[in-house]
Amino acid sequence: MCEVYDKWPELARKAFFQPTEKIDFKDINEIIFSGMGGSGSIGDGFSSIFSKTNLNVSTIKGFHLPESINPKTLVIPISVSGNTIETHTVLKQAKKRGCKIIAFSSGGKIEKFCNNNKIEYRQIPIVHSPRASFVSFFYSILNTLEPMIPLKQNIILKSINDLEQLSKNIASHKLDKKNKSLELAKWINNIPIIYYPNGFKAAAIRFKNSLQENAKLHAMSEDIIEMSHNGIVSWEKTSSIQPILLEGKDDYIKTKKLQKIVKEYFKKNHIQYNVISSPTGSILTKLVYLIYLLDYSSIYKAIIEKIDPSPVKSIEFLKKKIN
Ligand SMILES: O=P(O)(O)OC[C@H]1O[C@@H](O)[C@@H](O)[C@@H](O)[C@@H]1O
Repeated sequence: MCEVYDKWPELARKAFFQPTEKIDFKDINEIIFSGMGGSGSIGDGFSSIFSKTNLNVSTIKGFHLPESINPKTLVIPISVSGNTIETHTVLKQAKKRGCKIIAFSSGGKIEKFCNNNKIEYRQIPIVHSPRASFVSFFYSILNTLEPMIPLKQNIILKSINDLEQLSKNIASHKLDKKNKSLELAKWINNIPIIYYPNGFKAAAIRFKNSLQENAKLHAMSEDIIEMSHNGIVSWEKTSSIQPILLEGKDDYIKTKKLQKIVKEYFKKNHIQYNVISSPTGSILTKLVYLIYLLDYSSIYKAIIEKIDPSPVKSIEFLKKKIN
């Protein structure tokens, strides 16, 4: 799996410059992404990017579209395999309800349904597995939807350059003390809980999923602002759970204050925590930086534990039963 991750910056660049028919949907008031697991993280990432526009943007991870959808809703189903039952079901509902649609997959039932129903569709090749295909899918979708994306092209290119720079520190040919992903993987020796600020939900949930699928480890994630109203109380009891705080150098001032207080609280109560900071820059740079660093960490954690990160036998068991 490391070989694919070592190529992420290259795959991102290739996906963004791949010739594609770009699209600009007019007269829409809402965008709903639909996808599970890694494809759901793509939706979460786009939700953060679009949060700076006047569109309502959300991600559905499940079978149901909300009742409020209408022909001005743009539904974007994403499934790397193209066969995930939840995403396929949402696509069928969106068609029935007369929504605008563009779907992305490597083929499968989603491609077939779109072709049979003349629905806008783009095929993107799978790279290793749905979760390892993240960067190819993310930048291919950015490429296709570029006219609608509230980011200038130079900002998108900067995020790819930043991935290249990060790769020099965390890739698998550089397993020394400066490798931030490896150091985090070595630090994790119990169940981690990932606390995230506004905008970083995609990175936190993605890290939780990657630890679960790659390292076969229980993991949790929680919004730090919400945690300050409930989750913080659970630390009154001794626990072996390990807090990891995701932070951005330009987080909202009140969030920064809260992060500082939470860290003080942990120190006072002798709770060991870890902080992973994103660089300054666009929300795109911040998210892909964190996802790259943290995905590697989940793979290194698997390798440290002598676990093969690739197979996900339990998911296959469930899929066979539900499909
Ligand atoms: O992107 P698709 O193929 O719909 O998969 C969505 C998710 O399905 C799960 O069962 C796993 O395989 C995840 O790694 C994957 O991200």
